[in-house]
Amino acid sequence: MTTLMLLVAVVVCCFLYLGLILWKANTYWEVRGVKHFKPWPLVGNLARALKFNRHVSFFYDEIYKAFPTERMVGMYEFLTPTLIIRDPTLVENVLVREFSTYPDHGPLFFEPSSISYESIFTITGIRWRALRNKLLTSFSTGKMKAIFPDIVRSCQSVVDSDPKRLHKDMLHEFAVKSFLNSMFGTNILPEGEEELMAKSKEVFQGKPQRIIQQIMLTFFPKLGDFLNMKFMPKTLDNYFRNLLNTLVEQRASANIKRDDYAKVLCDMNKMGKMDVYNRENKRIDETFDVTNDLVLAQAFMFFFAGLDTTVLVMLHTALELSLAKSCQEKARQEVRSVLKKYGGYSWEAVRDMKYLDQCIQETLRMHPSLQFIVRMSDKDTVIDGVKIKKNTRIIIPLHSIQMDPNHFPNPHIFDPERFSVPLSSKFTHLPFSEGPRVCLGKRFATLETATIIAHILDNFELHPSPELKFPLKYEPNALFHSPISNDEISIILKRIM
Ligand code: HEM
Repeated sequence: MTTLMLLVAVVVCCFLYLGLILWKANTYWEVRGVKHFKPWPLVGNLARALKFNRHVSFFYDEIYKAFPTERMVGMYEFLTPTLIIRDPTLVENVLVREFSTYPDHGPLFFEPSSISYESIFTITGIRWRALRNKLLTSFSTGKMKAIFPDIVRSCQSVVDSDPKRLHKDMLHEFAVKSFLNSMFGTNILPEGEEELMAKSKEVFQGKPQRIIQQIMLTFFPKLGDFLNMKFMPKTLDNYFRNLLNTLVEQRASANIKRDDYAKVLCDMNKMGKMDVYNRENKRIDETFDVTNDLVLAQAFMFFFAGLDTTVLVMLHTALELSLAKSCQEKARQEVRSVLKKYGGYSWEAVRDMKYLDQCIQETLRMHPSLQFIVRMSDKDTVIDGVKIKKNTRIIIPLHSIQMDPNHFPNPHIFDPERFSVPLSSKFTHLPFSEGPRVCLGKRFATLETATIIAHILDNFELHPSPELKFPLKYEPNALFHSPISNDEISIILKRIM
């Protein structure tokens, strides 16, 4: 009898303890007086997201719009309390002014054995800083100028292939080739090309099963690891390990003098160590080993972070210009007059295409490749007078902010003139984020996008395909803002004689 009573008491205590944890988790925002929707037990505010028929950014946007007078709002992602920042001044604080309080993204969906695990995106602290400083040298003006002729060659081959339609797959192929040419100084062997195109598409494919894995690895990392969940299938991981290893090894042994990203990676590999230099004290704080895995992680991260994101901006810029005929014509006239002025393509000429850049910025406003970014508080802190605990997840909903009529009137209208004058706050337009973790490939991505769009405008008229149906459908389970299929966005190209 006493054993039974003891057992009952233990079970009751367990339930009470569990109830207390759930109650504490689900009252995080209430006790802090932060507006939020009432959460469901266990799933928080993400119950509908589990149907996997809408991108998670849709739910952030719903909450963003539901509290139009708030500077920030709370939500619950399962048991995790998350803060959605609405106000540009608070965005600036999180990304820039108080960066040391929010330096990282928090747990990410890369399991420890993933090729991405040690990438710049994932690693933290002073190792991140040292690595970032090193990788940043790949995007200096000198290096951009040096790789520019390769970008132009890739663009010209698109024009020469006389395409009749522009769609995602075609731009994907261009971007993979251009990326390998300019960043690694290499062409893909013809026999490997088909496989590379297929595998690189697979990396970005959205499937509910992948989202489940990513949810587990983000919100329940220990359980995800225990269940052997992976960011991407092992075969895909191995394929990129082998490919990038071969590229780096070939480059190291070929003795090619080319100042590009591959050189930065080879130099890192050769040194075997990296110093963390403290500028204030003018001394080396720490030295860490540069392993082959660390180098491959950086090679893959550029591919992963830079490929689909850039393709999507090219695609959406072409789409918007096909719909806005007067903008298209104005951009074409500018491209032609700049090319005449500089006698053809050069880094300086593309930088001088100011209206084209406005068109790209406007596209990035309406269709940012990443719809939101995540930060994590590194310590207990205060945001806008509210006490936030260490490890609170913070969402900056880029798309919601950029489509907010308070910042951009008539936000659904494509109007490149918005960018002809400085914005009232640069923290209302954040397609590449801002602050110390701002996108590393921003200069490369805008240069490559402007160069391909300039080539297309100079040679083709862009017309929306008659099959286009609005609203366009987007992949609910992909990381980036990607159309649901290759045919969803298709633009007809008519060669200008
Ligand atoms: C138009 C294309 C692109 C867009 C819209 C874009 C957007 C972004 C954004 C929003 C972030 C910040 C993410 C965060 O803080 O959570 C980011 C980070 C990053 N991007 Fe890009 N990106 C683009 C192209 C590229 C390219 C071409 C590369 C490489 C060649 C690249 C490499 C990176 C890396 C390495 C980071 C992480 C930086 C760090 O954590 O220190 N991106 N990007």
